[in-house]
Amino acid sequence: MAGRKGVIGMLLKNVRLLTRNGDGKWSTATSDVLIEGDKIKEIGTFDHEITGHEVVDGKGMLAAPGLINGHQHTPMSLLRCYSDDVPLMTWLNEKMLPIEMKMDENDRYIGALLSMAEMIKSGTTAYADMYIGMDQVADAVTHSGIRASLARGLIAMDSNFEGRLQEAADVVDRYHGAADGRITTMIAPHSPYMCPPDLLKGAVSLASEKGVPLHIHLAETKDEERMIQERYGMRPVQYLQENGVFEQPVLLAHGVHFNEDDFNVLKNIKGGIVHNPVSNAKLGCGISDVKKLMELGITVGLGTDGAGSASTLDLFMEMKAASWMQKLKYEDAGVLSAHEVLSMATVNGAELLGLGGVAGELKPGMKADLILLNMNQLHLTPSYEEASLLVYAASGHDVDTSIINGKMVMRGRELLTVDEEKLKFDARSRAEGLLQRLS
Ligand SMILES: CSC[C@H]1O[C@@H](n2cnc3c(O)ncnc32)[C@H](O)[C@@H]1O
Ligand SMILES: [Zn+2]
Repeated sequence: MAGRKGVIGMLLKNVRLLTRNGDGKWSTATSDVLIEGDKIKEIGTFDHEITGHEVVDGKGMLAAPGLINGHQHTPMSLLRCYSDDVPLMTWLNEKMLPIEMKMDENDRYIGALLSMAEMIKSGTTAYADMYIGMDQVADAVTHSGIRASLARGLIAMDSNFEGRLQEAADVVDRYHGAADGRITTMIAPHSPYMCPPDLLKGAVSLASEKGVPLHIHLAETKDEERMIQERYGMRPVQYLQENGVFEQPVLLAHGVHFNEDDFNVLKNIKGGIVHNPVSNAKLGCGISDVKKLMELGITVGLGTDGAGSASTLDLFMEMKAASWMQKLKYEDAGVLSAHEVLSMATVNGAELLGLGGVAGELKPGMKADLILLNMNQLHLTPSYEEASLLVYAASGHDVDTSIINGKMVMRGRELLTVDEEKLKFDARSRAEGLLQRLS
């Protein structure tokens, strides 16, 4: 990833550049892109000689904004396909939490790096994380070159959570702005059912004190609805509202089970929802009403959730699932178009990660976070509408090159920051050790 001596930037020549128009639709035109430092300096056609830049031949390549994964638990790659085909509460309480108690720092680092390598290889350039052990996750972010918003996940069913809030505050103090500004932070109470009122209130005042957003699971299952009703006599949305969560900007993961009262609250929040269709489908949670959320003007981004539930971290898969599931829900092919889904995975995700106007689109002055897709392939031929090809026909395997913060992190599908063979070896041996410790 280190810059070559005398090279001050990069010049991408003759790419098909994917840009978002004023009407929210995406279109393409052939162009050159000049990158200097961590930013896009200029976009246009440069006939004059530009010296001091590494020239990248973009012929046959589509340059798109890097995709943004709005909800992740990166160390959970180590738990990919460890438990499937069971409902969420069984999966979480009987399978994930017990094995997570056995994970050590090295497991978390390798799991996080594995997730980041997979995300970069499939076109993700920024993501939001909620987990324990953010020191190891931050190390993996620094190493891999990805952009991230990190938060210590907070779980407590008793009043013994002061130490955890302190850890969450430490993550903000230690890492906000770290890794050349690639890391930002949030405060992450896990969910209504894992957080008693005092923990939620503590998280809200910490987020307000530090000036960072909240990140929380919400309305993922009917079980959650029932539990919050039994414990507090209200719905999950009302429970968060009563404890001040919507006073802060908030990233709400899932948002599957809402009624009209919930929608009326949500349309006024700062922040929005991250839709995780593959995880929701695999865990049998239900289908979020993305169409309605968007009609209400709520920002909806896209996420994978951890590999422990979704099994794959490819946002191209999520884009397909999001669009297909809404079309099926409404029995209407016109719902959630390719253009809208692309916006969810880019500009909307950027807004929810606090990167609005900074990433998620390719414009001069914005961060140079972009991907080049090899469009010269059978399954991407012919080309009437490139936005449709990206959403309905392409996969993460079509991403050839990834540039994050102005640095090349993948070229010709080879990761430049991570030794893939060593990482696979390390991940397999960590998983074996973890299983041994569990038995
Ligand atoms: C306290 S760290 C995060 C915690 O969240 C668990 N988790 C991962 N995915 C989900 C999900 O979809 N719903 C609820 N909880 C989830 C993970 O296993 C960690 O324990
Ligand atoms: Zn999650």
